[in-house]
Amino acid sequence: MAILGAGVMGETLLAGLLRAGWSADDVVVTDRRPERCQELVARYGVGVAGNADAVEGAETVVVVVKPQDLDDLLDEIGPRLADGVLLVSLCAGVTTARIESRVGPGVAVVRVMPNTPAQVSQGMAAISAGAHASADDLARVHTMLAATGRVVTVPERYQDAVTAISGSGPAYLFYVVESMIEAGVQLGLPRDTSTELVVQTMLGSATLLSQTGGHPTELREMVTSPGGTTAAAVRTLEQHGVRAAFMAAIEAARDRSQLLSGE
Ligand SMILES: NC(=O)C1=CN([C@@H]2O[C@H](COP(=O)(O)OP(=O)(O)OC[C@H]3O[C@@H](n4cnc5c(N)ncnc54)[C@H](OP(=O)(O)O)[C@@H]3O)[C@@H](O)[C@H]2O)C=CC1
Ligand SMILES: O=C(O)[C@@H]1CCC=N1
Repeated sequence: MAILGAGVMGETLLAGLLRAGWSADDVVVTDRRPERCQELVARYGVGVAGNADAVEGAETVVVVVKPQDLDDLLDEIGPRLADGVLLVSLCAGVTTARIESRVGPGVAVVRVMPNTPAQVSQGMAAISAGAHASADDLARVHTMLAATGRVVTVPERYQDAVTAISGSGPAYLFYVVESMIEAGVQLGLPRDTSTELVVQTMLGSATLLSQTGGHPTELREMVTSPGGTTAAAVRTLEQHGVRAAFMAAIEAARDRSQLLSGE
């Protein structure tokens, strides 16, 4: 496997594969900065190469560069991709059709939207097959991403919405965490105490949701005593339009993903 672009998400995928038992000998990574490549050699013992050499003989090529850098990369590697190669794109917004237009018809393309909790094997990835990808190709990508967390297969038309929800989603939750920590400090709590309270509350709430399968409204109602503190807080959130702000923010992310497709 060749992983082209070893930034945040490229390294996340690499580390997940190695944790899942892939051999470092079976993976080669590339990056624009040689010092970044050396960092990954030291950390994981993988091979590094230039893009052209890395795709030579690779069965699976994973592109993990910024969407704006993808066209240049495909121009470089496109002519070198042999028929039968599986090309996996983790790039937000970029459609399989756009990628297919830059590589040969014998190259199968699968689009993936991962997220950063993959760093702790708690990722959420959605995968979609391009025009020439078979069920077997999709299954290979499913297995690959399962090394980093959960995987769902979705029709490609959902990918912009997926990007806005689970791709960018960790950032919204960290934003909530930051806001709550600051509020705790504002109320006079020491910063480390506020941080511990908020992080464990986030983790506990996520675990409760996941383990009980309870509806979030029901779980929120369990916390909300009539005339109590939670009701006062939730009313204030509604008055400040927080629910509407989430809706608008997620629509903005979806729109941005559509724009990044460059089509
Ligand atoms: N971060 C996230 O949470 C998520 C990211 N993604 C997607 O993953 C992709 C990568 O994102 P992320 O890892 O955050 O970005 P990074 O900028 O951290 O990583 C991209 C890396 O690719 C390198 N690069 C750029 N062009 C080339 C090239 N031609 N050949 C080799 N390496 C190259 C960059 O080098 P340089 O630093 O010099 O630019 C950089 O190190 C994006 O398309 C993004 O949409 C998807 C889901 C979640
Ligand atoms: O912000 C971005 O564009 C990327 C895609 C999803 C998460 N990070």
